[in-house]
Amino acid sequence: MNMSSKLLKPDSHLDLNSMKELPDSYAWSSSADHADGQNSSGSDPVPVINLEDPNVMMHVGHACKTWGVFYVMNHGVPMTVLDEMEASGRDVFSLPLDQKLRAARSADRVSGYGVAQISSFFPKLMWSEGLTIVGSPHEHAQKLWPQGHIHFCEVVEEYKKEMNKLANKIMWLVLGSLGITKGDIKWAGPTGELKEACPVLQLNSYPACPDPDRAMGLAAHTDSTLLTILHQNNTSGLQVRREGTGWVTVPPIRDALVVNVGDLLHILSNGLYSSVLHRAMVNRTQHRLSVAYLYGPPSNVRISPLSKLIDNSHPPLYRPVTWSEYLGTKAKHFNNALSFVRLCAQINGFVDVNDHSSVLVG
Ligand SMILES: O=C(O)CCC(=O)C(=O)O
Ligand SMILES: [Fe+2]
Repeated sequence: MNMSSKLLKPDSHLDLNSMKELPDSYAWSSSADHADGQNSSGSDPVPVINLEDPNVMMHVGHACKTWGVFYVMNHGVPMTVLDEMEASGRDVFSLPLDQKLRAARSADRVSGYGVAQISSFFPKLMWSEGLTIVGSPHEHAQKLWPQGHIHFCEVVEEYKKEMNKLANKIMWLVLGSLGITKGDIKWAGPTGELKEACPVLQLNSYPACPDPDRAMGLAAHTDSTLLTILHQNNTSGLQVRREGTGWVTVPPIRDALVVNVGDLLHILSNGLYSSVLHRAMVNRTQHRLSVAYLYGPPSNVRISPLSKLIDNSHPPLYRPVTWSEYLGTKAKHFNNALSFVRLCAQINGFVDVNDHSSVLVG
């Protein structure tokens, strides 16, 4: 996720559901890169991790190190909670455009309805719309449904509660795989629960597109989180960038959720676990929906490489940053943000091989 406060372009609120042709402002060049990943049958699949496996910690560590993304099965989130969230997302995006625009994100805010927040970094528009919910969904729901919105709010609150439990569980598996124990984490409570920042839910909608080969649902980016947990409907679209392979499709698996390593975990692990570059493609016939739970640390916590991972031969590669400081850097420098919090890697010779600052995107 990226937070930018630039003003939306004038034609950025077209009703994508009614378009019969791709407007020029949405036509990305159909480069080889664009087509790459549409058929990734030759590549290794993204790891699927059973959270009830006795060796789960080792598998999580391996997936973070080699992919930066993995599926989780037996995650404990009831299917009904996922299905209800998906149905509520569908309810939001199927409202008439003028009704959705009542909840439009204003120029200086992250929360609300609108185009992808990374749009300002690209000359072309993305074939998607989103609703970002920071904290309570109440304010947006009231604008979207002035007659009543209790059900939507209940569904969102329940979803956030379940996601928070799961994010805690996965975060401890990640930390455990790095040799980190409860006492090493400043923002862990007495029973080991991680205090979280204001939770952020990102609902994404990708309408069927008349010219999917030239369109882009969501351009390549890394998330500015510790972890992101993603639920997708039964339509493919998510792709991750893998060194040496290119774009690999991450198709939906009915009982699984997708977990991404974000930039703050990249920093916390001193680059051992790399944040994964990902994007969303669109298709001609199906409406795709995804719900991302963006998990980060409490706002007063400064994230820096864990001291247990630092010694004379492994100096810290990043300086401490809070989540909001990092979001500010991301809003200015987008996919180069990690290199702006990096400590003189080139001078002391310790280069983080997982840093994406040299990757060209879009
Ligand atoms: O829709 C997807 O699969 C990806 C969404 C995403 O990357 C995000 O919301 O940050
Ligand atoms: Fe993302």
